[in-house]
Amino acid sequence: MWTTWLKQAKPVMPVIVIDDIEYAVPMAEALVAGGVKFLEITLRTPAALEAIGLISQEVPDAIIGVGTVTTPKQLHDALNQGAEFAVSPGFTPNLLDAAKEWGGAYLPGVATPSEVMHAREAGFQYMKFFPAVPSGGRSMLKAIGAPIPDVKFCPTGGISAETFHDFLALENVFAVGGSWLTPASAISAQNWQEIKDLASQI
Ligand SMILES: O=C(O)C(=O)C[C@H](O)[C@H](O)COP(=O)(O)O
Repeated sequence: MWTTWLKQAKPVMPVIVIDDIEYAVPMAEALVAGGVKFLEITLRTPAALEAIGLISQEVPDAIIGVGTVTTPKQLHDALNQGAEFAVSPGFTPNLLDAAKEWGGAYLPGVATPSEVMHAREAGFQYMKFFPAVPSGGRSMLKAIGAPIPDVKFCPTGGISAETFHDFLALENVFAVGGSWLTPASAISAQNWQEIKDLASQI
């Protein structure tokens, strides 16, 4: 799935917090207009599930995903709203089972070699490396890539407009994630042009 999507989308996953449902569609349209199609809506706010549903109906070019998935129920609720991919900050055996049963694009969160091996053993080859910078950043990813070259990561956590290129340059990085593309100040000011411009710079 990721390979197909990456042919048509910039390898960047904005991590989005929606406080006001009114902002969901214009913000998604701004990102997509800037060429950023992966949208990870975090389940951190009450509006998140409704936002996933709205964007999946009204912004057809978006590849809509759900983030902050910590339970199987959250995964199922988001899939019912139309989420096409799902991301977790970590993983549990129950979550891995639920994601496998679904069979779609799921990124378990990992930060250590043992977690990578555990998730790979469960059948996952694409993972979120979180929290990327506090967990060792690029040097940690390079170190993991030596003994485990077949796993690809989306590092997230502490990545910025200044550093994302350096992460993307690593062989075992397929995309990068972060909140820098959707600053809270731009969203609350409804400054969609700023968000489109940030996305266009990728
Ligand atoms: O909510 C989730 O599911 C998370 O796992 C955490 C987010 O991915 C990071 O908090 C983003 O990090 P920043 O780009 O440093 O803001």
